[in-house]
Amino acid sequence: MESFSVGMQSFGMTILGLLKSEDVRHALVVVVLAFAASSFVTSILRLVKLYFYDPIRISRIMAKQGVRGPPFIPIVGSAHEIGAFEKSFPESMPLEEHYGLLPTVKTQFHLFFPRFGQRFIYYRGPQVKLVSRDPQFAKEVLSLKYGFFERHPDDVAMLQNIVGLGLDNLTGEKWAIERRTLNSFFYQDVLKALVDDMVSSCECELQKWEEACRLGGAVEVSVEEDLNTISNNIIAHTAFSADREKAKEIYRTQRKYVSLLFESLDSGWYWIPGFRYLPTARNRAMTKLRARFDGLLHEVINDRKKAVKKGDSESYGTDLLGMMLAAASDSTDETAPEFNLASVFNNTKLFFFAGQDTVASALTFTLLQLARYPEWQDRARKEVLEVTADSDAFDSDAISRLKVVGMVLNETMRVYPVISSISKMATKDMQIGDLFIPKGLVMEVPLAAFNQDPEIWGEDVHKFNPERFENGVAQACTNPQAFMPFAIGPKSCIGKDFAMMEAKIVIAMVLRRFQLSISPNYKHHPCHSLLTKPKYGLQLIMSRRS
Ligand code: HEM
Repeated sequence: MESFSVGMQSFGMTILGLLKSEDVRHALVVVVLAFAASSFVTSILRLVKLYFYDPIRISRIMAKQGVRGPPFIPIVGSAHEIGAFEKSFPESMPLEEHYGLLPTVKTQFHLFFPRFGQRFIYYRGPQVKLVSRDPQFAKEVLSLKYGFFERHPDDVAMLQNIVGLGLDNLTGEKWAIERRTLNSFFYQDVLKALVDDMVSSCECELQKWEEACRLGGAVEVSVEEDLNTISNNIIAHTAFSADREKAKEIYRTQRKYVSLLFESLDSGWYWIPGFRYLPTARNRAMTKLRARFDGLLHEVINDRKKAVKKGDSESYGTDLLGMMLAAASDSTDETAPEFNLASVFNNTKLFFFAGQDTVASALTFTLLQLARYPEWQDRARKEVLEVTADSDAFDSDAISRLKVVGMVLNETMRVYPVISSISKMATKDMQIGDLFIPKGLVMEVPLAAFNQDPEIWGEDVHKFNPERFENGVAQACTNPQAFMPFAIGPKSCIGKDFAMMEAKIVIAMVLRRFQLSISPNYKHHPCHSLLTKPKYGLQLIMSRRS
């Protein structure tokens, strides 16, 4: 042992001696410079491959199979043409053209289907995207029969700051473990127990509207903001038992982040390699917002853990957060396969977004349609009054009997799908139907385009007609699988029943109390901001029902 340490000492002395020699120092500088140069060259080659070689290679493979698209413009892709077209739209579009959702929400479908036929490719940054009008093709992709699809790394990076690396961004074994763990919160008997909490979480905002009506008769209300607050209250309360003010701040911070992200995407700068890491004013603001957002979520989780540690609480509780903490191991390793504390954080982040903005979007457009079509407003209200007798004391049985409300919701999600497309990247070469799909090609499933297809919905496709859902989705169209507001397949929405229950409760509570019509100040301009949103909010005239 002694001889070993003497040996090590003499080795150290030799190295020190060498470092003092001028020649060796020069040699070291040369090695470091060579290493830096080779890393630089490797990075450049990687960028060239990502932004030039791969898109050109993939588009050639698709062109050989007769699938064409707009010209390839490196880095910005098709953003310029799409952006220019979007900007040509007036602030306020005619309401009669409610079916004209595609031009502003999915401009690429509106522009390229007529130009290139039933399927086309276009470019988004380094991604080559294939859009096919064939619902069977969509089914193959979403059913993940081949297990060969996942989100493009760029999309994961973009969404990670908003929804974390939770269920939505996972695949494979880790996804399966997390999905199994989270599923238990969405069992029917658990959901049934949430009805009262959903009602009380909605009550507060509706009282605000009632107060305004009491003072002013018929009043204008900016409904979108308040619906966001309602769904924020509901997810924060039912899933996290979170403090209302904290939940509001989480929502505000997240929303501001999304709006800056979309500014960056729309400007085209986002796609310039490395740009998102530069300390520009916008990037710094986004980093700050993300840190605040993450900090607030950690507070929600830590408060619960502390309460149990201090003995204030015997268990973590029965809400979603409680269930997750009870199931989690202590590890914080995001890459570990098991459900752990990193999974708790990531899924808390995911559910605050997925459980809130989605339902708020569906509710906003449903109230728009009810205000626009008084006959459906009356019919839905009549049903609500029959089913709920004369109080807001709903139970899950009453909610399941709200058939007309369900039809109106479905038809609204057809016309204004909350999620207008779903993108999945092929991780291997494969064959789907007659098409060879090269690794790296991104399939964009055009939900919004399916919903506007006369071959699927018939000649009245552009009419708002909830009647078509009278006998369920199967009878509403020629290909029921083409209607997938919550997606299909293993990665379809885990919160579908939660969302439908919440939406029905809120609509029933609104219809019981208020008469709705559209304000002359409303500017109709549906847009895409991760989800489908009214660009300038939704202003309705509300009056208290006598
Ligand atoms: C009207 C409301 C909603 C709509 C239209 C909707 C739609 C969707 C769609 C289309 C997907 C698939 C996305 C993709 O594959 O890229 C999805 C996934 C998901 N949704 Fe929803 N959603 C809604 C409400 C909710 C609610 C209320 C929750 C939670 C409380 C929720 C949680 C999730 C989660 C966790 C996933 C990822 C599932 C997985 O990857 O296994 N969603 N949703």
